[in-house]
Amino acid sequence: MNIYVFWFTAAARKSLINVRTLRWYVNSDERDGEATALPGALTGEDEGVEGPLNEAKRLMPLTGHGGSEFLTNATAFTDHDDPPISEFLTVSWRHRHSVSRFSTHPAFGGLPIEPSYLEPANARVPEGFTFIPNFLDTHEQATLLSFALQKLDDSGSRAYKKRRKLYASSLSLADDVDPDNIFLPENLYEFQKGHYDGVIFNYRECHLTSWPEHLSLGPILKRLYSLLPSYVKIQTHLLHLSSKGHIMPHVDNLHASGSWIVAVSLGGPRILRMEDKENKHNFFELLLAPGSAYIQRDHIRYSYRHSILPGGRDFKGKRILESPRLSIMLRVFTFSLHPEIIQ
Ligand SMILES: O=C(O)CCC(=O)C(=O)O
Ligand SMILES: [Fe+2]
Repeated sequence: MNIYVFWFTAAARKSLINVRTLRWYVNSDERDGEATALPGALTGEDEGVEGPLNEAKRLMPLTGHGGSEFLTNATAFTDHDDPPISEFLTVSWRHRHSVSRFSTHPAFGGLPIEPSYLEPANARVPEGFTFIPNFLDTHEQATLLSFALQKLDDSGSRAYKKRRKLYASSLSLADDVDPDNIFLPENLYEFQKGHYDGVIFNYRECHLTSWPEHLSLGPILKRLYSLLPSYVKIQTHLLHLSSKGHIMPHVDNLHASGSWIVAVSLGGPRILRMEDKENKHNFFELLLAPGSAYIQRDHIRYSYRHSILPGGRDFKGKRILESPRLSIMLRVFTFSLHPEIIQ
């Protein structure tokens, strides 16, 4: 029997701090289970809070289809953040038990996006989209970008490896190497003109099975992967867009990954455009500054097309130059999830 439990959303309620509505995704080969609040949690609807509990309380039954993933909600409250609310909730499946361990980054509470990053500034950003502008500081960005480029270089062709080696040996100590620009000249990278499905242009990419073990990288990766719930299996994808690179509007392949997509942006800034599939007037654009992270999950992952616009255009009157960008994409594996069941 497998149990996967992941994700919660935090929602502010009137009179309490740190009120969290938890949303569970459970994948089990059995049919029925239940969500339980542990002692210490407060439970109840918006107004009628009942806790704190002295003993465990069954919050709600969970019923689903054996062997498939489904979605349900359970709500619990605490008036403090330590330990986090996720410690107070469990989902049990028949006699088996699983305690949630979630990331508790404050941005998951649905913090509004700073208007300076958003166009139109008053755009309605649907629940399920999270933006964290300064997720990594410049030092962390430089570290992560160097290791990511190294991984891409390692997965590339021998001819280009040779070119880069020649270039490195031709650099003399007197040459000005710009420490802020970790990318090499673009003719040293083997960019693909177009993706096989016509979505991504002027790019190189690789799928990672592991990162190098390095003292400086460990803590950064820990934070990065904490953007996703700890119970899910994650795919890591590195995507390097050349300064001419861009991505056309699309929804990520439904068969290849599940209901979460996390992206961390490194290198040059670009504009992300999100557009409702059903209503193209429903859209927003976001300045993806280096070091920022964005998350698409649930409904928005399936019902909005996303694109990365080419450089060389303005955002709020400021020019976004054509410059190379590298994104680290983290996606959860799919559990043959059908989008219709996600509300
Ligand atoms: O680089 C990004 O932020 C998005 C990449 C993307 O949409 C994809 O790889 O499917
Ligand atoms: Fe995508």
